[in-house]
Order: sequence, then structure tokens, then C-alpha cells
Amino acid sequence: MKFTNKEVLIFDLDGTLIDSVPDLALSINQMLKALNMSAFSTEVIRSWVGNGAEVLTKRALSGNIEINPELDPSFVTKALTIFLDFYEKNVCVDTSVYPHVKATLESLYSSGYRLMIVTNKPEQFVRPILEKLGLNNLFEIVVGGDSLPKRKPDPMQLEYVCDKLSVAPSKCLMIGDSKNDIFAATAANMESIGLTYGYNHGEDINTHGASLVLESFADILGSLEPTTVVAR
Ligand SMILES: O=C(O)COP(=O)(O)O
Ligand SMILES: [Mg+2]
Repeated sequence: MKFTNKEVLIFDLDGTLIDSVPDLALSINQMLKALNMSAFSTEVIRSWVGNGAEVLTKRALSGNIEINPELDPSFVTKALTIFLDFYEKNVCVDTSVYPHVKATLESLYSSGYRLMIVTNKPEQFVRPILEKLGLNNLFEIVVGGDSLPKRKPDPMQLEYVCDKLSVAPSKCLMIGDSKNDIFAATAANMESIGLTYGYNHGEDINTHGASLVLESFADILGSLEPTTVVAR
């Protein structure tokens, strides 16, 4: 299938553009050590990423994707502060850009698409990571998981981008690796692409109602008919 009349491409960050799990896992395990708790493997922590820093912290303290309802809120706050302090130091140590991402984004940008990021990662980390990886200048708006009262799977971040740009959801396309991206897009009346190589809590991205599912980031180029955009 080909998408027509798209002008704005909204990308998820973690698991879509970058593999940030090595640094997230390092920082989570440093936090657990500081709290005298046991570490988890990178693979286990990978399945916990996608709902923002606070949920990730709670999952680590619970030792499970299902959060323990009896976690003490002040302990969570303390742990979250420790995690964010470590992550700030580790933010781009072993984080890498997935294959084909840079060249594909540059090609989409040159074709005239407007590129945005809507992530559940706290906003403070996003621009520094993009800068370090040489992607920062490509993105017009970055919305983080703590930028607004609600985050994906809620559509609020996507609606914010549409409002800010005065563009209808039908002209936008959400591209992500997780059901949170697909559910947010659907709730915002936006079409979506699901990518198979990301995290998605170990679940199959085919089962969440994405308009299209792709295996490689490079395949995005062939899925777009550049009908209304003007090359830069
Ligand atoms: O940090 C997270 O929880 C995941 O962020 P994402 O929305 O970019 O996948
Ligand atoms: Mg993601």
C-alpha cells in the first residue's frame, strides 16, 4: 500500500529511530544497585521500555512488567530521581541509531516532509541524544512523555502537534515500534506504520491495528506517494 497526501511524519524515538536500551538498562541497574536491589538482564529491561521513565522505574522496582500496586509512592519518587540522575550521565554511551534511519530521514526531509518526534521519553533527554547522533536538525517539534499531561497511548501528544502545525490528522503519519504508538495514532484519527524490530514489550506489532507494518526503516520511502510535498 502507499500513503498519499501526507505532509507530516511523526516518529517515535526509542525502538524506532534509536536503540536506547543499553543505556536505559545500565541506568536502571545502577539505580537498583544504589537501592540494594538485584539487577536484571538487558533483554528483560527491553520488554519494560515504552511507557516513560516513571513506568519503567516502577516495573524495575516490581521486577515485572505488571506494576506491584503496593509500591510506596515516596520510594518510587526516590528511585525515579536516582534513575534519572544516572540516565542523564549515561544518555548516549551505548545508544545507537538503527540501520537506514539517518539516510532515510535525510531523504524524507529533502523530499519536503516535515518531521516530528513524539516519544514517551522525558523531553530533557531527547534533543541532547538527537544532537549527539547527528539527527537534531531534521526535527521541527519534539514532544516528550512529560511535556503534556498525557502521553501515548493517549492521543494528546499527536493532537498537540496537529494543533501547533494547523495540520489535519489525515495529513500526518505516525511511525513507531510499539502498540502505544499505534493506539495513540488510531485515537487521533491518524494512519500509522508499525516497525517490527523495536521493543513492543515482546509482542507482535501486527496485532494492534497499524495501517501498515514494515520490517525495515528504509521501506518507509517506498510506502509514501509524495503527492503534496515540495522538495527542499
Ligand atoms: O522511554 C520510553 O518509555 C519509550 O519511549 P518511546 O515512546 O520513544 O518509545
Ligand atoms: Mg518506541
